[in-house]
Amino acid sequence: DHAWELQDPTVYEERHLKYISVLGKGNFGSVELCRYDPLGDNTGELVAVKKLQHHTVEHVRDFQRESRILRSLHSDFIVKYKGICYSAGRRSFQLIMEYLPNGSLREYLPKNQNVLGPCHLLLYASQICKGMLYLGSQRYVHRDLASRNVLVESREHVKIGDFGLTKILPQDKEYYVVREKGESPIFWHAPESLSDSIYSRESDVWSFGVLLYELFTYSQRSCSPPTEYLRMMGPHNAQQTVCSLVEFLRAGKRLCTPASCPTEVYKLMLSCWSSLPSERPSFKDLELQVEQLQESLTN
Ligand SMILES: COc1ccc(-c2cccc3nc(Nc4ccc(N5CCN(C)CC5)cc4)nn23)cc1
Repeated sequence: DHAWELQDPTVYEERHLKYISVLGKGNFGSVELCRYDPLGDNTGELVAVKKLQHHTVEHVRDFQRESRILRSLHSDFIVKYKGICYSAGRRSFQLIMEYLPNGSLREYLPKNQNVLGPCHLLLYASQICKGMLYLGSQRYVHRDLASRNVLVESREHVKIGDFGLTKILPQDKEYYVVREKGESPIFWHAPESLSDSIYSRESDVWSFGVLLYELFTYSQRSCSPPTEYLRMMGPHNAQQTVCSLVEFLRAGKRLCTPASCPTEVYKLMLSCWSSLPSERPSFKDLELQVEQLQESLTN
């Protein structure tokens, strides 16, 4: 079967995978830039390689699930799966993906603030909606939608780029209750996720609202969601941040509108932050409303 595997273009050989640099560190793994160079003449293609760091049995199982999910996704707005590389002898493997040279939206926005107007920001919002609409149609809940997990193909094209926390909805339920909390990014989470660990396509919509906020603040650290929430919540016991945040949200308080953000866009964010999941727009609604805003801003 070794010969068969060598014919399979989705099986990469570790000996041809040349390490270049670290692209980022995720929840339990890291993503590296490598060149897959079987000819050994540096003409091979650049790839993004996700690997587990200190892998426990659970982490390997979660990583296998993540790889299976990514392999099953086919959308222009989701990073492309290329294959896997079995590490020689070791229990784990590496996930090979297409490499997007412009990095994450979180780094790209502040660096390109002066050349990105509202029409570009709404184009990114529209593309993320399309990716999330597709993801939801496959019964996946992302659980970690944020500008750090959106990758930039070009100034006109972004893709959802990390599925480390993605879960598959069970057949009989439209929501998922997670047991392990992990270091979840609480300032992107919906109230029901914070208080009851309930995740759904509606909680992904809440996170999309926070991502809209990140887009229109150009992901500047000075007014990032964590910075702003902590400023508005005021001094509190560090162990009680989640409770203080739930209290803050339950009182109907929300992130303020970003500077020079169109009123219509802030209204869209607020609709994503409805307390009741059922009152939040769907990604289909959002795709249509973002496209209407794009037209109104260009005409
Ligand atoms: C959580 O961290 C990551 C890091 C990379 C990826 C990933 C997955 C699948 C494809 C892919 N392409 C790129 N490109 C990329 C390019 C540049 C950078 N730099 C990060 C460090 N900066 C100082 C320079 C740009 C990061 C990622 N990253 N990337 C996903 C999550």
